[in-house]
Amino acid sequence: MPEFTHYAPPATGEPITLQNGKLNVPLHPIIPFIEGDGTGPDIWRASQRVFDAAVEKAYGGKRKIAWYEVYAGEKAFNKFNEWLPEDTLKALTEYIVSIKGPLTTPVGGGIRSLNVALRQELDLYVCQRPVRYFTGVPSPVKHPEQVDMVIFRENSEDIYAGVEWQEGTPEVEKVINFLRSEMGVKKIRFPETSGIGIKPVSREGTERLVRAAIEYALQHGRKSVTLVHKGNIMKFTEGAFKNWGYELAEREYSDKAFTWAQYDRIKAAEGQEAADKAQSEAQAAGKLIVKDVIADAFLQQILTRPAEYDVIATLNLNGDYVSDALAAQVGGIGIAPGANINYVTGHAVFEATHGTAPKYADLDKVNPGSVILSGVMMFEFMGWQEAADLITNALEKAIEQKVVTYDFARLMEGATEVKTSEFGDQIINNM
Ligand SMILES: NC(=O)C1=CN([C@@H]2O[C@H](COP(=O)(O)OP(=O)(O)OC[C@H]3O[C@@H](n4cnc5c(N)ncnc54)[C@H](OP(=O)(O)O)[C@@H]3O)[C@@H](O)[C@H]2O)C=CC1
Ligand SMILES: O=C(O)CCC(=O)C(=O)O
Ligand SMILES: [Mg+2]
Repeated sequence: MPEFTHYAPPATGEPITLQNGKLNVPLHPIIPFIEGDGTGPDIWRASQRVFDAAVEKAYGGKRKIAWYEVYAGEKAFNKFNEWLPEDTLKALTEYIVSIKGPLTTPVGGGIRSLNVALRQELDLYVCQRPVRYFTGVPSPVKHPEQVDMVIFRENSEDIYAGVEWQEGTPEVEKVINFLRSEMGVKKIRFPETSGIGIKPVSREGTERLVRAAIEYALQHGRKSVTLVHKGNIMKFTEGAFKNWGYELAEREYSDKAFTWAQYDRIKAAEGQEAADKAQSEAQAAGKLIVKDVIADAFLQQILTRPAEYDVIATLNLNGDYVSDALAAQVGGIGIAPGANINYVTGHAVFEATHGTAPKYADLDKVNPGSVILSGVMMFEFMGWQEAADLITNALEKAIEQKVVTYDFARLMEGATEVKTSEFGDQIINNM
């Protein structure tokens, strides 16, 4: 076990371990949590009570989580003068499965995202965000029930990785000079006053993300995986993502998947009828369809034809935008869960899609649903399905009862608006 400097794990409880690629979850697993900034503390308090109640109800005391508070963000800075203490990284590494509230990232300067740093440090290369409709949730679209997608967002590269230089610095001047004098770049419109960002996208990074999406789709009987990219414009990054994704699907899943790249090749060689026939036969044989769409068209099609999309594999920044857009269709980011996962090492940090919503901090007001449903994903990941189901059903029932937080109440007729903590109580009472 690593040495911890500021905060040690609880004395009771055992670590989750990984054996032959499978998680070994003890009866009393130590699970580190980060409360989060802004609305994080309110949300975490309600969520933790819901998790403990579900585990108690499901297993009658046989199983129990040994929670281990670890620090990041403002709480860490105030206590230890560090934004992301080494103890936290050690704990998340050692105990494999953890959960966190949102952490603030300042805009245009200041510290870089701690959320991104955690994903990079633990190499959590998949950001997995399921988006489904809960009956009764107010939605801005006519058929929210048609939205049932799982986003696999690449989580370690892209413009999101934070490789950039600020306008006016000697560093940016050096980069711009290099690009212009050694690389023949003529397209920087205002070279004297530009900041520069770099967009690394690799074959390996793409393959591991697309593999995770395909594996998930096959295991869960999903119909398609769609590669979402802007490869017409960013040819060697987003375009390569599409090509590498198709190549991987054809190389590793030739007996289980049929790709639109195959379709296009058959069409070019034998005509459209033959290509349509090949795709129909693949579908009839239960094969997964791997297709692609350009990101801007995708954003309009998820509104007009959501039923055509199922599992989504996309790059980091697209995935960030798509996550919030899809969440809005099924009632907003108050109930949008997620997980950052390395499917090879088993490490997973569960977290909501939303941020710290600072204007609501400490008002006991916002919806804790996203962190609660992230906990459901965590229990499923641990194999504690009974606890997961208890929470999902109880949350569905609270919505049915129209006992909801402000975000739903303002759009629902006849709703009773409750506080964050009271919504947690309602879920517990419904178990
Ligand atoms: N993984 C993470 O930790 C993330 C961190 N962030 C960080 O959070 C900070 C704030 O970001 P911001 O862009 O304002 O985005 P937020 O997601 O924090 O908030 C945007 C809006 O979403 C709604 N919202 C957010 N959380 C909830 C909730 N729990 N229940 C109901 N509604 C909710 C509110 O809408 P309304 O105003 O309509 O009520 C809110 O004003 C930034 O520093 C950002 O970097 C952002 C995303 C993820
Ligand atoms: O790290 C942040 O502050 C924002 C991250 C974010 O928006 C996301 O992961 O969806
Ligand atoms: Mg986001």
